[in-house]
Amino acid sequence: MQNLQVAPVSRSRIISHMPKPYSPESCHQYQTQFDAGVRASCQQRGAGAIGLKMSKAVMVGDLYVGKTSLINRFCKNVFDRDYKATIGVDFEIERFEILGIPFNFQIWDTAGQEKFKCIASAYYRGAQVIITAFDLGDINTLENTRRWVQDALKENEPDTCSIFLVGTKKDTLSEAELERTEQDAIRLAVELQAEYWSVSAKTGENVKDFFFRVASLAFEQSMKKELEKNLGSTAQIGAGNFIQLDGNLSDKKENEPQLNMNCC
Ligand SMILES: Nc1nc2c(ncn2[C@@H]2O[C@H](COP(=O)(O)OP(=O)(O)OP(=O)(O)O)[C@@H](O)[C@H]2O)c(=O)[nH]1
Ligand SMILES: [Mg+2]
Repeated sequence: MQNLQVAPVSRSRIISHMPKPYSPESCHQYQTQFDAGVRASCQQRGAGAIGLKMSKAVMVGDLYVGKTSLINRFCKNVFDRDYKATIGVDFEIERFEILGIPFNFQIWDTAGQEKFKCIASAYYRGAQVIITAFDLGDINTLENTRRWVQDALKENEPDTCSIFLVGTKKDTLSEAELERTEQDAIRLAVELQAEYWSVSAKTGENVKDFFFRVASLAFEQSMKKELEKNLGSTAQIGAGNFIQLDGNLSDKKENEPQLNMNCC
């Protein structure tokens, strides 16, 4: 019988402490530690866990704001100056180990162009995280994040999604410009109950910190849900949104809706 082995998680994707938010004012819930119940549950399971958890994030926002560039900087450590519009959707899976538990984080990249919206919106469903991006140098794109968030929320059950508002292309602004825009962005983040970050895919500034924070909060959220389900006892390995380790990652699109290029 074939013995399928899963490669260990890269050392650069191991998280043992809750990453800090961008700033205390910029986050919906200020927390600098993992929930005590979650920590205890992870410790009990230890390295002998036979399953791994996963969560889904969708990245939305106007065309050209830099969604794909941000994902590519984090997942592949590359930056492309040339614009190649995303057609419909694309996605990456990042493998983390958080508090000793394997965690697969799906990051779905969607097209900002209006003509692809109906393709992309089919993939909003089942997201635990909505990341809405805007260009720090283009205030209209900040205004539009409201609508992007509403559209993504519509496809999900109430109170099941964490929201992140991320300003991109930080390298293109002076300190003074950044400060002005961030005041508006933080105001909107409070309104949307979102956590705010500003990043640069070009220089890489804050990119890793941002995704580590997003993945950690998503992991914590899904562990808490699991614990609530199993009230009074520890979370059950193999239940809920765990997936089996012997699955093949190349089958990753199997359960997602298929692209329909004729729908627009
Ligand atoms: N200076 C600078 N340029 C950036 C940055 N991020 C993205 N860009 C540029 O902005 C343009 C658009 O980036 P994309 O990542 O393709 O934008 P997108 O939001 O994915 O666009 P759609 O797929 O059409 O929705 C590209 O030319 C990038 O090189 C950044 O941090 N700094
Ligand atoms: Mg794109």
